[in-house]
Amino acid sequence: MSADPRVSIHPDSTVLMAAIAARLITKLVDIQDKYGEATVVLTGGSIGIGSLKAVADSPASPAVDWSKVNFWWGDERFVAADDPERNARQAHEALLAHISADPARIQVPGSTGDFGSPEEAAADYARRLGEAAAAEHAADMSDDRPEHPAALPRFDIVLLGVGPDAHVASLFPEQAGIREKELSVVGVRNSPKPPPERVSLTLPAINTASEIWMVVAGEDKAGAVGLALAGANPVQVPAAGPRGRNETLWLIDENAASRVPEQLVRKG
Ligand SMILES: O=C1O[C@H](COP(=O)(O)O)[C@@H](O)[C@H](O)[C@H]1O
Repeated sequence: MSADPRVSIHPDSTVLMAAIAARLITKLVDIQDKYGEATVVLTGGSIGIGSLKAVADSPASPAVDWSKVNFWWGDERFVAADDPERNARQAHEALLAHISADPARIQVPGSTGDFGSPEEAAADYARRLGEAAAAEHAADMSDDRPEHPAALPRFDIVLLGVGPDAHVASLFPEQAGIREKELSVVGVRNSPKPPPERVSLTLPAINTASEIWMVVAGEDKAGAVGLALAGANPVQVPAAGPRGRNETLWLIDENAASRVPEQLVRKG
């Protein structure tokens, strides 16, 4: 099943990030109660990183067994591993440095120190995803979760920020990445937002997730959010493309919601 989007609007970005953190903690506890471990795909960007900080600051954070959470990234900037632009470095500073995560469960796309091109880093990331998928199959988790594609592990939750140009992960309007149908990971060049070289999950890979949470705040994102929720073509509006198998949830603030189609706004 591919879910129609639901929209949840919060008064401002601070409340939004606290609400995302509370929702994420609750969801991870729930998944761990059922299956022992949980897998989350992180995003960069203002709200993505701010929400991770809100998780770290939450008194409920220790309710999650962080040593049994698998972390992947929806995209990464292809720069040096210690570059402040790295999504993983920002996530580390915001959350991972403050919890007892298992380093073996933290899977970051490669950097310029490890690989000569974003394509090589993408191939390596795809290989690791494939290995994690194979290990899941071999372990025969025998739970009630639906089958997932052989090349990818189960993604319980994928978090995605949205740029003012409606990009998600590092899939930009009209570029090759958003058109990719076969690969699970692509190397990105000529990103209109610096840095120009990146590594990104593709839309087909993102859409294997059980739940996708679009996390967005700010007036500058209102046009992108409105077009995405009005059902634009993902090639022009990548944010229109993500669909979780069980849930597609837009967690946004009032500024980002000003152009959301009327029928999608729940009246209080
Ligand atoms: O470059 C990126 O930008 C987007 C959105 O970032 P924001 O600061 O405008 O919220 C982010 O989702 C993506 O992961 C990141 O690499």
